[in-house]
Amino acid sequence: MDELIASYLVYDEKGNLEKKAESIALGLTVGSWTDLHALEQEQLRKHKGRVVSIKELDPAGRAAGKRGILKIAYPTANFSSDIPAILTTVFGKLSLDGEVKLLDLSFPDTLKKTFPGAKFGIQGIRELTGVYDRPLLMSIFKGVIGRDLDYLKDQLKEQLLGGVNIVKDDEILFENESAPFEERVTAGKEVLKEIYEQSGSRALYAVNLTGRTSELKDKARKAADLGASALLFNVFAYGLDVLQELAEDPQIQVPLMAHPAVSGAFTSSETYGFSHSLLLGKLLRYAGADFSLFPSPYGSVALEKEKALGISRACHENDSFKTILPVPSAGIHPGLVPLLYQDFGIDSVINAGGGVHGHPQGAQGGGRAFTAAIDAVLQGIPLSEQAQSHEDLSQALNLWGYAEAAK
Ligand SMILES: CSCCC(=O)C(=O)COP(=O)(O)O
Ligand SMILES: [Mg+2]
Repeated sequence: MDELIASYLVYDEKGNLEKKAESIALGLTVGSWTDLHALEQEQLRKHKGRVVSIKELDPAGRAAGKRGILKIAYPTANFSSDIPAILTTVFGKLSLDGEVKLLDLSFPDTLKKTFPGAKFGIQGIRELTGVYDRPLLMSIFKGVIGRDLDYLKDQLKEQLLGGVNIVKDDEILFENESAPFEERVTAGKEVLKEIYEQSGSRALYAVNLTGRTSELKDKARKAADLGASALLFNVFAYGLDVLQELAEDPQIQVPLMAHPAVSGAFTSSETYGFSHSLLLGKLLRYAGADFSLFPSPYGSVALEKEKALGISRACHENDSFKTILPVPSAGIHPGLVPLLYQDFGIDSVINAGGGVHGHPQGAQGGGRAFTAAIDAVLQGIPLSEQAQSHEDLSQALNLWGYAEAAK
């Protein structure tokens, strides 16, 4: 019988982890507050959860109670093969029942096979952009709410001329009259073509797929027909199953970029919710994202380094699905490139909004400063040395400072 194994960090104030584990295994499967007839109990036995292991941790300074990691196996026969059923089984009412954090899920192959995984993944994105052997550079439209298409086109052009490989809408740019979704797709495609003809660089523009859930597939299909090169998606405002629906659709042959908006409400607590690596790494990758954005350990919305690295490892896990691009973001500027490269490696995306647009030479200068910083780290040259022959980088470092990677 196949089982899905869930790992939880729990705190039991009565100090009885064995009882806690057994009550989860029973309560999320066949358990009831009342005693069942013996015959029914027999029938339900094959559906009962199983305690796999209990590891006691140090109680983290609490006077009473015990903390531990519990692994519980759930028969896959209990649920249908979809994320809503899986999450409701392993973390449904349990998520409301005291201090419990879902750390990880280990899927049997039979269940894993039911997910789509990414259509493009790292290799596919490298083929689309023609960028190999270096981290990709992404920038974000900024200050475009209420602006018309001409303004957006100019801003897109400026960013691309600076040498960025991918431009994304800001996640807060929704459907609007001055720059409607479909027109952004068409205008973006024209600009990308123009830049390609000028420079030979093949860039992507991730347009923000927004609106009611029932409209999304049609909008995404239309965008693909119109030549969209990528879609940004606020997956946690909708749900992972919506991402999966988009990823599975054969008419949506476009990379999907998962934005972490809203996910902090599910991940930020040390004792409740989901682990970062599970939600922003493993589940996004299984459900079909090609990129996972998350706060880097360094910028304006910093995430603890071990958590950011956990997401990145989950994006890069080598299994039956394609690996996807980790995108450590928020408050990124050229002076952080050595640290980002050291932590996230070559198969990652360096992503900046303010760090591109706020450059004294505008978005072009910002893009060039990032490109020079990436070149430097790839060649093992300190930024301070690279800045001597790259004025844009020098200006960026003067403005925002820099950090060299540890030797
Ligand atoms: C919290 S990760 C998402 C990054 C993002 O969407 C963003 O707008 C970052 O902009 P910044 O100016 O901080 O680079
Ligand atoms: Mg943003």
